Amino acid sequence: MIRIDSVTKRYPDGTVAVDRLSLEIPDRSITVLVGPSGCGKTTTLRMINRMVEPSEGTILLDGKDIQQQPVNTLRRSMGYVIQNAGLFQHRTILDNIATVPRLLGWGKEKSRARARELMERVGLDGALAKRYPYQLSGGQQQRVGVARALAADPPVLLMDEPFSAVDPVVRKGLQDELLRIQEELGKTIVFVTHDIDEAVKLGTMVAVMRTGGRLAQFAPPAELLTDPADSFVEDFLGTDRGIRRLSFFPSAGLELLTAPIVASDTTDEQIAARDLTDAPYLLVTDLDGKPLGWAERDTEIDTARLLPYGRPFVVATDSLRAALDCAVLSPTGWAVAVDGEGRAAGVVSQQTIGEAIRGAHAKSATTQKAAR
Ligand SMILES: Nc1ncnc2c1ncn2[C@@H]1O[C@H](COP(=O)(O)OP(=O)(O)OP(=O)(O)O)[C@@H](O)[C@H]1O
Repeated sequence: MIRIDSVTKRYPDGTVAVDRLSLEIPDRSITVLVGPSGCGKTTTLRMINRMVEPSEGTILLDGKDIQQQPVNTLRRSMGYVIQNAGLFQHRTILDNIATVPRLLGWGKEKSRARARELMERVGLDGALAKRYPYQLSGGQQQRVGVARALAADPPVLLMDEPFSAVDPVVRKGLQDELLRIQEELGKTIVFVTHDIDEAVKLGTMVAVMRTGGRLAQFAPPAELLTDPADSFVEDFLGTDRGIRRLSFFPSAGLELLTAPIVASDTTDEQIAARDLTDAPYLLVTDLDGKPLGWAERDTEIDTARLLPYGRPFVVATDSLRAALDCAVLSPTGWAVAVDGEGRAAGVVSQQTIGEAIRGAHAKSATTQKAAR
């Protein structure tokens, strides 16, 4: 939908902020521009809505050169969200969100109704509608910024470090919310960040830029983590990229053992009848199947003296990274898998997870080879 074709931006003082950048930004997905400070991310984003004009090259929106379109029409098709939200301080939350619909002549009531609908969509309590921005937390203000950008339902959303100014917990909430909204609305989002973890979490495609405004690599996050184009990208991804890559492999294929799961009312005879050769520990659950803790095999089960089972992983939704983390943190070295209701679904050892990781790597290498 958006095609950046050999674009260069030279500022009047001679700074080359972006150097012959070419990118095809796919429709209805999140493309993240990431890179160190000053590598030209913001300049690139602002060239898409013509807040900055390129010195050379062209940008096409739906196949049409944006230079040939009136700036106002272009910007109406693009919501824009910035760090610290940039809200109008003298307007209420509702009127902030209703700004663009009002400009488009929707009428007061219709615009406000739309604003109320959007508050709900971005997870803001309707009771905040009459407040002013200074009466909201940073995270809430950012949500207002997203709601305002979405108000006129533009197909494109440009987001410039929108979540950088909030603490990590709020930030995670905003990221999750963005992914949820994106699943519902399917916008074409271009998202700027300097945080590689945010890029990997949010991006369908990630463009890593290097100082001097050049593209270092453009790839889906899993491919970036597996196959960094050069040492710059590798360094930028950080030391634990192998572990982070495991987030892209589901835990669902893990071979889980169920024999070591015993409810607190299971009799010794019932336990003796099970095949527990591979399991040095038993996972004791309550009568509803929820884990209570570990007991050593061949000892009497005393629910008051169990080893803690740690944090379990949800087998339907969690990744191999989550499963590995559970096993590493578990005092027994075994991870507990639970279903959506928190009932024990099985247990798995570090060794089995290790084998699954090797299998997943081998499979992904074959798939990538075939795709080339
Ligand atoms: N108006 C301007 N005039 C001259 N140079 C500029 C101007 N705006 C940006 N630059 C320079 O262009 C380069 C790229 O800036 P840009 O803001 O696009 O980078 P960025 O990757 O978004 O950085 P950050 O992560 O720090 O926000 C920098 O060297 C910056 O100093």
